[in-house]
Amino acid sequence: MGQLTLENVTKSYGANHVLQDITLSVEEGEFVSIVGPSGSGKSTIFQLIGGLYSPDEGKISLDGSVLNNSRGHISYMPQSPALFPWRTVVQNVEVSAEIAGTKIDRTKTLELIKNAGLSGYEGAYPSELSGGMKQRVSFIRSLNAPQSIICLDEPFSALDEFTRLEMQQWLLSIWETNRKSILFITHDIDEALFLSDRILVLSEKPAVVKEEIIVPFSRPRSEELLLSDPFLALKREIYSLLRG
Ligand SMILES: Nc1ncnc2c1ncn2[C@@H]1O[C@H](COP(=O)(O)OP(=O)(O)OP(=O)(O)O)[C@@H](O)[C@H]1O
Repeated sequence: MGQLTLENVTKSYGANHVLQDITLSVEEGEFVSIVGPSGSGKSTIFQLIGGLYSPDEGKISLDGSVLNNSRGHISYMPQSPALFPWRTVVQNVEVSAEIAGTKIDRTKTLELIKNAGLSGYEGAYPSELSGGMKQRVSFIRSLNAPQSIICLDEPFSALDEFTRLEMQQWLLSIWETNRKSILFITHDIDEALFLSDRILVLSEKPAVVKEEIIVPFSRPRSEELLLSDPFLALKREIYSLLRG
């Protein structure tokens, strides 16, 4: 479960033509990133997948069922961690199951918290956590949600460079043991290349999928990859696609 497809999706806000004929897919357990110029409509794609708006044309499906304009089918992790300040770490991680009315599995919650390196913080409140720790809680909340696909909208952009790299490595290690499908938005080409199986490069608005890049690097991936020649060659290719 967790196969998402967009077929010929077009969207305008009034006269503002944002997306033109977007066709993409995320296969079960796959990690796909979207990169594109600022304002090209990346977040709009998430808003359509999340059912906040309806596409003007085209079809969005999850596991074969059409999603157009229907909510609650995806797990969404925003740029800021958006934790409930009055709830503890355990209570924040369990909130998505509570909202969906599915059974809460405390053993699984505690296991996720432990694997996230947050043992000892189960009863802590968000105000007692660092920025990186809050993002970990936010991500394991998404992993703990009953939905089979997670959409992440630039989740690490507010973190400093060192914490960001640490979080990317952490995200990969935890995702490799909990392989949910992921659709990830980022401005950062290094981040997209380091994390993804495939990268979709969007054009300027009205956005089309300009290129699909299959990322050939084997997993698990380590920091050294970031300075390797094949990595830098692909980075140059994506950079020139975005520039041109
Ligand atoms: N709810 C909305 N109502 C009207 N216009 C919107 C709405 N959301 C986005 N837009 C417009 O759609 C266009 C694309 O915005 P969107 O936020 O999807 O782009 P983006 O690629 O995510 O941008 P960025 O990289 O800067 O975050 C912009 O022109 C924006 O003003």
